[in-house]
Amino acid sequence: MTEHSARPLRLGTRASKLARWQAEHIAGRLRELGAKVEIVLLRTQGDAQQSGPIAAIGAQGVFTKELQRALLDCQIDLAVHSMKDLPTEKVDGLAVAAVPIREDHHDALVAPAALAPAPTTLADLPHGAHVGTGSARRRSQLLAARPDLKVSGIRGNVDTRLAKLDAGDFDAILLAAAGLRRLGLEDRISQLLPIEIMTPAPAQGALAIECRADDQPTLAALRPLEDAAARAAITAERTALRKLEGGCLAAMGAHARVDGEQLSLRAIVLSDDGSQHVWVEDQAPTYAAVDLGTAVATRLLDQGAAELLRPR
Ligand SMILES: NCc1[nH]cc(CCC(=O)O)c1CC(=O)O
Repeated sequence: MTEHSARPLRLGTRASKLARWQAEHIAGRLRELGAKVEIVLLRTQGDAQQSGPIAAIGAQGVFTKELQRALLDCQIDLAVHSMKDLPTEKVDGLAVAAVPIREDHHDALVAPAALAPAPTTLADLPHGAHVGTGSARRRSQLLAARPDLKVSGIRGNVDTRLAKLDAGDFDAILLAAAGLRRLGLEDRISQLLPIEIMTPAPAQGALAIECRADDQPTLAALRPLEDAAARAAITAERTALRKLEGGCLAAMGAHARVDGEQLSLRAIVLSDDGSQHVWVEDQAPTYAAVDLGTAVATRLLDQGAAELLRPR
């Protein structure tokens, strides 16, 4: 671990608070292992364009593309992504060198601060309550559980969304528990939604540490951060996503639970309004994560998932 003493590893990150927390977290772990790390702030298209629904920006990978370009241009040596924002399409010349231990995978129901500390659950929300989320996956599953709810879009980083909630724009919003925990905002979680009601996005709560595929010193420095269980789970989830070709904007959820050497994958695809859905759950050994993801996606397609995925 001392080969890097001459030159620090340049770790690229977006400027959002969550991205910077994630970058500092990984930099800290690498420094504990003896590496020198320098943080490089980069601006991405997803950050620059904070108004309008994210679907309107169009392309996948709005949060990750610029960091990948900086890697390929050798401006930085590694990038830390929220893996759920990383398109499943492989990028030539780059590798996900490490998948660290995963944070909480749940989606969280968040109520306005004025209502704290009384915890609000999905079942507690009054008839016709107004819930904010920009995600088709969250919207469809919310409506499947509570067709009476009024669901509308919300954008911006975690702080911006919480401010809109607290200003009275919504009765509740949904956020990834992982982001709230990382930002020290876990006291804002009113309810962790069970995965049977709200199956998370593929790889939610997981980080991807990416570097150039031929950069041996950086690959070696990142190796100790790898968590085999997290890698197996996200591999199964992302294989299913890729096979469904739903992309990050589809009403699709997937979650793999790791139990020793055993992997259990649950995946769901819903219609836009939540009135129709198909779901599948299956098991396999952790070494067969790719096969499990493929098998689950195939069964979803056999049950009509393709007709539910919105063409884009
Ligand atoms: N696309 C936004 C995004 N990307 C990653 C996270 C949270 C952290 C994670 O899921 O790993 C969030 C915010 C959210 O969904 O609430």
